[in-house]
Amino acid sequence: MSIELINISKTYNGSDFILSDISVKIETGEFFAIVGPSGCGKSTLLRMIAGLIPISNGQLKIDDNDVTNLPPQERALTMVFQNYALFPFLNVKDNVAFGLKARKMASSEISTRVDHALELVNLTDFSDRKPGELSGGQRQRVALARAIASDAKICLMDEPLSNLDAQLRNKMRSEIRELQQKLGLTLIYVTHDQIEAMTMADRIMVLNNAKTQQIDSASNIYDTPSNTFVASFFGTPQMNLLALTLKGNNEFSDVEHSLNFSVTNSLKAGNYLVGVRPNSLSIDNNSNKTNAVITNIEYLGTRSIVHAKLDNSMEVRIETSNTETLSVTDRVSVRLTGNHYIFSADGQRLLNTNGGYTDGNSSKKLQLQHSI
Ligand SMILES: Nc1ncnc2c1ncn2[C@@H]1O[C@H](COP(=O)(O)OP(=O)(O)OP(=O)(O)O)[C@@H](O)[C@H]1O
Repeated sequence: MSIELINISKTYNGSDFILSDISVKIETGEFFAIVGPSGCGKSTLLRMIAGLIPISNGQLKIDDNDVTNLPPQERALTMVFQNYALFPFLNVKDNVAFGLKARKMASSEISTRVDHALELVNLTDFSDRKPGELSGGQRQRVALARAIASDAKICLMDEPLSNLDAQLRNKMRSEIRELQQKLGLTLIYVTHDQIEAMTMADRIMVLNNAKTQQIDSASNIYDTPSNTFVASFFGTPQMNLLALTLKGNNEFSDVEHSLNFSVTNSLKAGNYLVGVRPNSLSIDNNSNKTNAVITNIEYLGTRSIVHAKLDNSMEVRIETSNTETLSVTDRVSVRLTGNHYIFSADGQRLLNTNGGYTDGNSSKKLQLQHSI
């Protein structure tokens, strides 16, 4: 079943919009993640889709039918909450059966569905236990089993893994993804964790400041972020954003002590933000043309994140597999070796390049000077 959000907004007092003009069509069988920082309105959006809170403006369609004003039970969807919402006094089996009993389903049908759902999440042997006798991951699976037993084709999940430790979260990520594919569910998954969204979802909606920032696949969001918010939110370690002033008539050249930037299109003189991912920079402590000093090294086993201060005072993070020969206070040469992105001063992406500037006729150079 598909879900379509058409210009949906939410306000609690009629003026301050918590969400503004959100539109997207989520296709049947799609795993769709909603991502953004705390308080950006992810849960509010999910709850409006579920019918738990009213939509202030706009329209919601499920399979092309307008459900904007329908109560939750008439929307043919199920929801898994962050706290699992299990009844502590009911055993696993009865927790899973609860919603089905409320729907006055025949007991033989309930039994078949509950057994099937518990089998799918590997909890058959735990069906007589109470939630208090289960681990966090097992409780999470009970909540999943309840969603599966309902047989709804749409499942909404609100940060379902945030109470689990890192290892279990990893495991549950792939279990949820497998189940979603096996059952052909249309799944909307709210998380503030960019890695969770990137590893699980077919498409991701990035929310910030009440607005959609980008809707795209994980790889497009990473490779072509629409603005500096998306660029900084996705990718670990974070993208370096350098405030630069472009001067001259399409002149582009190295500025002494800076990185070597080049662009493929001409840009007007003015202020820009240049984005460089830490793995697009190289670091060398054997060069006699140094331009930076190492201020900190985060050792991560097979790689290190090196923090360096360029001679123009800008600070950059560099990802390197050189984990042995570098030390804090070393003078080094930092060079651009991969893609970079050019954003307007207000953060919208203008260009991303892999080097080689041309203005169409010649290989004139653009002069970049640092604004700070
Ligand atoms: N009943 C309400 N009245 C007024 N404001 C509300 C109400 N409920 C939520 N808000 C506000 O709406 C905004 C969005 O809240 P929401 O819970 O959707 O954010 P979120 O992105 O899910 O955050 P988190 O990741 O922290 O759970 C917040 O600023 C919150 O304070």
